[in-house]
Amino acid sequence: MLLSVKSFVDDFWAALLVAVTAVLLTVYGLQRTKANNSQCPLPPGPRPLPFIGSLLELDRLKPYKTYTAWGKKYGEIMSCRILGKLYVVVSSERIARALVDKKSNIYADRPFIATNKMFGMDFNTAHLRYGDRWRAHRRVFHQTFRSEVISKYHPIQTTKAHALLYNILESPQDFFAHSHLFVTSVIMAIMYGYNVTTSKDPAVKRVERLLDLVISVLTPERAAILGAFPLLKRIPPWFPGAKIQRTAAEARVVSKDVQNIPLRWTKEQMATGKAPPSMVSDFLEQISGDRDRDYQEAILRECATSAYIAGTDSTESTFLNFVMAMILYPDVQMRAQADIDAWLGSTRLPTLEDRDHLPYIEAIFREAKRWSVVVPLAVPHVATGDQVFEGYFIPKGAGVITNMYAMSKDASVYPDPETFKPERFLTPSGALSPDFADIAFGFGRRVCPGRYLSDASVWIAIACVLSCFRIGKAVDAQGRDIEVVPRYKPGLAM
Ligand code: HEM
Repeated sequence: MLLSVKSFVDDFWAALLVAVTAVLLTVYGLQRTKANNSQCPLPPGPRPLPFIGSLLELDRLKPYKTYTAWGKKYGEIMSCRILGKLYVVVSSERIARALVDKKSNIYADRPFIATNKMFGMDFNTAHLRYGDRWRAHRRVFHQTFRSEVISKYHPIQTTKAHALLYNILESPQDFFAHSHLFVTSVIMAIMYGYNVTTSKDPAVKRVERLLDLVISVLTPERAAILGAFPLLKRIPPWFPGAKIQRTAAEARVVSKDVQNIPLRWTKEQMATGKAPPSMVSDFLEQISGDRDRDYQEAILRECATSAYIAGTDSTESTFLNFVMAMILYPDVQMRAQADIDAWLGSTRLPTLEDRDHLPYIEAIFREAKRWSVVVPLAVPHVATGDQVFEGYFIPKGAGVITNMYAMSKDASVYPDPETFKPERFLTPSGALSPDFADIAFGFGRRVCPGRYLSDASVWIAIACVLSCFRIGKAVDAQGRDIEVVPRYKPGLAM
């Protein structure tokens, strides 16, 4: 669907839009001049309209489709302008590695998102600008989730995967709720030592209220409009039509709650000597005598909440993509179950120690991440210096979008890309192909810090479910299969 201005700008917004367009056209003109100062051209791309650039050509719900089509037309590195901002879109892993990995010092910034503060979301690691606060966040994540220490959490993940099995057995019709409970209970246990046993848990409900508020009002185009027209953020909440302001006010309150309430709970448990080990309790112990205590505590609070926001839906979607593949490809499922039975016998459930012995399960997992990539455009990086790459100029300040959807559907790398084929990750002898580099978690210094954690969560859930259940289509009252229609559901753009 093409973006229609009417669809996202109500009359009130439109009036203000017109009033400030003239000013912005001037700003746009200046930005263009700056970008074209080099001898080399910008990467090719669509011809922009004044100020709005190529906004009207972007598919509103699936922008990655537009970027992928542009990538085919203009090349694996292309550029476009949206609302006065220049974006370089990279559609191949080769170029993403050459730019964002190899020149990671230049591509570690994020765009300024004007609406984050307004909605109380300015704590989120994924959107912090490159600087000291972001570095402090990454230090916390590195200490907690780096590959050498991650096995510390395997017992929690395994226990929660067993709870998932029990819940599916009890009420298979509530499968989605059980999957959601699995991922939220893993994160809350690891972050705070907090045991979530029901999807109605008040701490979980509060974070979800925040995400609902942000997603319901803050569509990507509204965020872009508010970013381009900062005056709109100053409209008072009582002004007719200013619903977004009222929602933002509620979001700011809920945001404070979700950062403070679980942390306070962990502190109370620590005071009684009953706190289970967790990221928050480990760090609170370390910073107890520290002069910077308030700052350190704020960092910890922000990291724990960011981990929930970045790590629950993404992990759940990866698991659900696996489930979808098993429904659509029953032969793959049968082979996987035969492998598990051959390795484990029927005497016990899988554990994460079995992972290296089950290459076909690993190949299914890799293929699930490729087949339906859950963060199709990752999170945009921003260049903090000029670079000339293969004859193209990438100016300081340009947004760099790694189009992981295009990379995962590249037929020259993954022949027949729409088909779910775990074999593409196996050698002819059935071993795992050694040259695998996961693109699902992004690139460079902003690569996902939760990748080892979520990998272990999804793997143990996959292995446990395959060892106990046959995954198939639901049946209607007459016992006939209900057809499965894969559907895309947009979420929070990180
Ligand atoms: C399958 C599950 C997951 C996927 C596919 C995923 C994917 C991603 C991607 C693509 C990025 C952006 C990387 C880039 O900028 O190039 C990212 C960032 C991030 N992820 Fe994940 N992620 C997952 C799970 C998690 C988990 C469990 C956590 C919890 C610790 C987490 C925390 C974060 C954070 C904090 C960032 C922002 C990093 C930064 O900007 O420095 N993610 N993730």
